Amino acid sequence: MTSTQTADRAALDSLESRARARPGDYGANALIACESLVRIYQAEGIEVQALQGLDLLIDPGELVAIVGASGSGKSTLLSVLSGLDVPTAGRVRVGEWDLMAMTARERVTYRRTMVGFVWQQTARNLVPYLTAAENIAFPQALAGVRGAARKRRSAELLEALGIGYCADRRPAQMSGGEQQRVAIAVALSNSPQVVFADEPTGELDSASSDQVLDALRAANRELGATVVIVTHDSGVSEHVERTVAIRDGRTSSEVRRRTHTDEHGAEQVIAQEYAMLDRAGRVQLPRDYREVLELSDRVRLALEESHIAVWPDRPSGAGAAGAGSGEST
Ligand SMILES: Nc1ncnc2c1ncn2[C@@H]1O[C@H](COP(=O)(O)OP(=O)(O)OP(=O)(O)O)[C@@H](O)[C@H]1O
Repeated sequence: MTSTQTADRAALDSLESRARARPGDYGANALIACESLVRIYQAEGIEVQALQGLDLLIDPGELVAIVGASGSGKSTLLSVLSGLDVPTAGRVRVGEWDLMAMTARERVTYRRTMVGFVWQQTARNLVPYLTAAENIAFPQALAGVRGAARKRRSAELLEALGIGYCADRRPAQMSGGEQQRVAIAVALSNSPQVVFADEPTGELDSASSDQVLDALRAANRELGATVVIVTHDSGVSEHVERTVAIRDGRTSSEVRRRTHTDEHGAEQVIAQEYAMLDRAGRVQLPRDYREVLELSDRVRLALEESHIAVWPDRPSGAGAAGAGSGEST
């Protein structure tokens, strides 16, 4: 082992022991709880840390977008949450399922009953020679649902997602947006608690994207599924209440949107950006804030009555530091 590898191993061990030493109450009420998640890939002797201690909590009933640049770790996180991949270290739980400790058989049951998937490539979601209704009935048949109940569920889902008219069409007879909406119905067919959608609008024009995002919202609000959309398209944020940004394999910030109705009845969407505070108390300051105030290396902190002030580390008088700048006496 080289010294770098030894140091990495030590860092990994410390992350893992930290995750394991913590009391089991982290995110106890969350449906999805990721804690200090690490995923290291080894490819031809080169080590890539795709997830670097990622913490994430998602509550039951949420509709969340996870956004990040290419290579930030989104697909890796999705592979872990969907039970396709096992992280190198950390903890990950979805409902009652401990994804670090599942057997191969449990993994199959988890994927069949607990979660549903919508992939970017429309062709990956649907069987080409089956109609939309048959595609939705197929996973139900695998789960042992009887014929009449299957038909009823398929028709209900198609109606709920606004594509009842596609019931007897095969994928090649539908637009990309219609195929993705059928894919959402397929994902929902066995009433999973969570639907994961990986770049579901990646191959679509903006009108079709809006319809697919509306269908995911219907899956969430009307059909009660918790929905997690993974995307590099920041436009998706406008369709969800919570957007979590991933950077360098960690959650870095999040935006929450809510609709405020003023005294005249006019509705206004208010978006508030938050930095993530991890379990060790670390906060990542947004890059634009750092650049405006030229923050680097070191900052001074001051505990105020209702907030913490962060000051550039410049000599007194040279920066914004004033009363309460955190200088010790
Ligand atoms: N199987 C693998 N073997 C080696 N490295 C991998 C593997 N899968 C992903 N990586 C690396 O891990 C990092 C995170 O990749 P990941 O695919 O999770 O990012 P992403 O945010 O989903 O990117 P994109 O939006 O381009 O799909 C990248 O540096 C990637 O090259």
